[in-house]
Amino acid sequence: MSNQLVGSDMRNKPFGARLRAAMDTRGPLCVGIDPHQHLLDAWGLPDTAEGLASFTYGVVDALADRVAVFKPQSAFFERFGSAGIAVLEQATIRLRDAGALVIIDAKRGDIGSTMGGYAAAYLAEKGPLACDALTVSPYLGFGSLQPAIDVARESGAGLFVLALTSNPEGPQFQTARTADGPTVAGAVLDGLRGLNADADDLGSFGAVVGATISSTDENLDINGPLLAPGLGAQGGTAEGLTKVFGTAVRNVVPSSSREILGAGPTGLQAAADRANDAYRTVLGY
Ligand SMILES: O=C(O)c1cc(=O)[nH]c(=O)n1[C@@H]1O[C@H](COP(=O)(O)O)[C@@H](O)[C@H]1O
Repeated sequence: MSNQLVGSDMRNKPFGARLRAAMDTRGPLCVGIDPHQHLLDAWGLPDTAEGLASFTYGVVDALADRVAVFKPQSAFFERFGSAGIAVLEQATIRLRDAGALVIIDAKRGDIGSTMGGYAAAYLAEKGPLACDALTVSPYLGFGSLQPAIDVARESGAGLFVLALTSNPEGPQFQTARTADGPTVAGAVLDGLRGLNADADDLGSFGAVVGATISSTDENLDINGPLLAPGLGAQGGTAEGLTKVFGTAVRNVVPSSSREILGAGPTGLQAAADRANDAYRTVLGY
């Protein structure tokens, strides 16, 4: 498969444009890299930084040139301290060199001045963990994300802001009403719509909306990408995406981790191709 998706000619385009081009070429699937301990076991690997490296580079070698987007879960790399973070850094570089986009799933969120530190690590062009997009948490206030928004705009990176998450506890906060009237999730989606207002096709500021939520009254038309985790292991299905996302379904980035990784080192390519075909059909690629 070709490597031209986000080569040097595309690195200077904003994340939203690169994402659309990558999904058009390779299909919409995002493979989550979540090296759970039970998966290391199932792959016959030790629960050590070396096992983590073998697992992660196995995924990279098998899929980097055929899948558009990867989402390494920082927690499973942090579990091994600096040795684990080094694997995350290396994997991110290798995936991007192979033309894939990398969303680091670290769900960062803090007061504005601290947010600037995270932005320098993950979103600045020359940051040590420079990636294409970062998941962030808006629960210190949407405005607290401003330093990350500023750095992302400057470097051409993107953000995915938690809106309607896939876990059953999410609605307790996310569907609560703010003093101004909209729900917390609705206020996040409004903020994102504002950030993407000037983008041509797909803006760079996305929302996280779980594939498990079954349906929502919120307006998901944010002119930006909608990261949909919760597929496979958490019960979300390709067919269910139309019901959750309605007319915004073409902007969905369907993300699956355990469902693909559980296929084992020799089954990864077939599992990813199968999932990609199913999402292509449903999302209209
Ligand atoms: O931001 C995320 O990616 C995320 C948001 C959400 O609402 N639900 C959710 O499951 N995730 C992440 O997506 C991945 C789901 O993994 P699987 O259930 O194995 O596909 C994990 O890394 C979660 O942390």
